[in-house]
Amino acid sequence: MRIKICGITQPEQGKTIASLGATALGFMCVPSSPRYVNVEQIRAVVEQLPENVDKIGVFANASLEEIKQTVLDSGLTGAQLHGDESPEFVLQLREYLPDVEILKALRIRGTEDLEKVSSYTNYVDTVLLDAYHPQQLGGTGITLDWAMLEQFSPGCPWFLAGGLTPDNILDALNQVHPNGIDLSSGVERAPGDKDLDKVAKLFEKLKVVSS
Ligand SMILES: O=C(O)c1ccccc1NCC(=O)[C@H](O)[C@H](O)COP(=O)(O)O
Repeated sequence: MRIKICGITQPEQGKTIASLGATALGFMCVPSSPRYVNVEQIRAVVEQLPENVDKIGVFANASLEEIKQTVLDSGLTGAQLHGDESPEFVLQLREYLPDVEILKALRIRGTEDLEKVSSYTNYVDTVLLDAYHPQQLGGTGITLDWAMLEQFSPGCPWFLAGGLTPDNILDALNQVHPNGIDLSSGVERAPGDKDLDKVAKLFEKLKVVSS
């Protein structure tokens, strides 16, 4: 299972989290995020990471040009679209960045939002389901209704996000069967400052899943 820790801002924390077992790290390229990092800050972390760790930039309603430039200048291997990007936009981004993983995040309020997923599955590499909040795009700490996702199987790889913590991760994975998980505020001391003890606890808990 892929394990993505999002909202990395500090090179040493990124390096440690990768060494603890994260398969992907996420970088907030959304200027309004309290976890925002610019190209130089992302590059400083990326340079410390092993090649086999995915480096995902998180964007929301950014232009094709901005995403392309940020990805190429920072050494990112993936772009996560966390705004209102359409399937057509995803297709255009694919032409701009053919070798980069494209993830589409969808914020889920109820079953009607799950129906939107199928319009993206032919265009993206991965879908990410996150919680809905009226004012915040992500990093909310709100959990999804896992019961609603028990049978969810979109036809492409998918990540579960939204309010996951070391304390609830096993309950979530008992109910839901994603290809990956994504955590941010559940392993933080403050926005952008990861709590390495919580990250270590997460990987300790996950040992029972992978064994
Ligand atoms: O985390 C943010 O600050 C953020 C801001 C704007 C758009 C997306 C954002 N985060 C996206 C993520 O992938 C988070 O990891 C995801 O929302 C889960 O967050 P959390 O509920 O805190 O685990």
